[in-house]
Amino acid sequence: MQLGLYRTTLAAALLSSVFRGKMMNRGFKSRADGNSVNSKNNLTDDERGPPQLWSTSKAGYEEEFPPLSASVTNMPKSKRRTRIDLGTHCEPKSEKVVDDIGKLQVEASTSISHQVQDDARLPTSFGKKHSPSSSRNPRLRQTYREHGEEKRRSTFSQGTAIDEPFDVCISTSFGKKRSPSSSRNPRLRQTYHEHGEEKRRLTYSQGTAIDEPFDICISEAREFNPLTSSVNEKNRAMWVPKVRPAEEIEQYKINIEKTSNIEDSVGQTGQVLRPGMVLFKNYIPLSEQVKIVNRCRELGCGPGGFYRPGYDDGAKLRLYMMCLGLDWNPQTKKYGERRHHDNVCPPDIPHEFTSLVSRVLDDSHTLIKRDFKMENVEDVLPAMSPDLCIVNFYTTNGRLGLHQDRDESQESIRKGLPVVSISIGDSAEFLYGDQRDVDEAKPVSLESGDVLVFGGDSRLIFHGVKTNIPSTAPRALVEATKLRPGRLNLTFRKY
Ligand SMILES: O=C(O)CCC(=O)C(=O)O
Ligand SMILES: [Fe+2]
Repeated sequence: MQLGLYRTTLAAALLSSVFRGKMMNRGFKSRADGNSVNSKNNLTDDERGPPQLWSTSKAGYEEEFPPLSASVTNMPKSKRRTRIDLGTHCEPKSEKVVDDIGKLQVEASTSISHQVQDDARLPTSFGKKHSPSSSRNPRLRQTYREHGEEKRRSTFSQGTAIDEPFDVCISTSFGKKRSPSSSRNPRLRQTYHEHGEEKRRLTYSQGTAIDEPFDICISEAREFNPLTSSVNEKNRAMWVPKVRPAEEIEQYKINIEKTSNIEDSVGQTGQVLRPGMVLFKNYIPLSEQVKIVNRCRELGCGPGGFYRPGYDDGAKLRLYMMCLGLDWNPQTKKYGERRHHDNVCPPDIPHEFTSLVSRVLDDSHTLIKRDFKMENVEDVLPAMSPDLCIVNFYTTNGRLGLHQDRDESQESIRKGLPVVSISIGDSAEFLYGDQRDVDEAKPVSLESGDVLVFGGDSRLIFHGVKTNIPSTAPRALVEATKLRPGRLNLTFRKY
């Protein structure tokens, strides 16, 4: 009996020690996991190593991670995104636009099932504005999901449509793939936040994953210093010296001087490519290009600034985008007053941009009148006063497939109200044609300071950017602005 009791006690002690050991292992393991999650967030760019690429499910897109911009952290706090920024009201747009957009959204939400067949990328939130609370409240989100189709449900279960798609370009995990499970698992996400700054936590609480906007310029702090730079940084710095030779800059200056006689300069720099389509070479003086870059940088680093649009399946556009005036959502292809992913209103179009557009259109009319001896030039190219602008920044391997700009109002398209496109920075090979056919499309080089207008009968031409030509930005522009290697393009339109 005693022996039996002794055996039982011994067995219990043994079992308990094994069990304790297991528990300790588990405890240790969970601490180790926690550390590994947190320590990654504390790494510098160099420690993380070169940016990682990962494949996306959509062919033709490729991930690219430019360097984390130290300049963002160097920027005055007032220019950075804050909770207050995110919660601001939009200035009311003209009543008509608001009204049209409202209708558009109703249409969009009622036609969702057809649209889903057309485009498998559309999220459940297609065409609807999320109330910020519904996007933050998991219960409401689920209710929303319960009404979706299975396919859309699975899209949501990837944690994308509301929470995730845009974080990789600018977050603390910049240049590094965040484990999908950590971004989907609320607990891990919270662990991540607990180690972030207050600002980042606030940004997340808005239901987005965007920490900071993308800076199109490289700050002084990132300039090449051979004594301290890593190989990565040296590579980046090498982009800057190989830019246009000084003679070309001189040519710019000569062209600027010639602008004293508008008709002459329009004749020299402008050509009508086809009815309603006008190209002006070297139209924008270098000093004005500098101002445009600086303005875009300033706006682009603030609320509603540059971000990298993505799709629910994880694919990303090969460019950074900022909208002015109205937001355009590349996924739903709709305009709205607030950005879908963070509920922020886009900044207004600066008035100096608007006056540049009206100068371009006046000069286009002068050119058409002169070349075609016509009186009513607006029949060929209607006048337009922009209420929105899409600003794209293409890094060196950026491009844009052939497409039509047809998401503006039916009235705008029907009247052929022109798109005015301004290029700054590296040159691009631009294609245009009547069909979505790269082989049939005509190429035209768009260089820094060039302006392209397409309206009237050319309003719905197919167009796209085949390639950027690296290191072709004017040296003086790069020196004055520290513009990153790449190309800035602004397209002004009327909704
Ligand atoms: O970058 C360009 O030149 C064209 C941009 C464009 O077509 C667009 O934003 O719709
Ligand atoms: Fe376009």
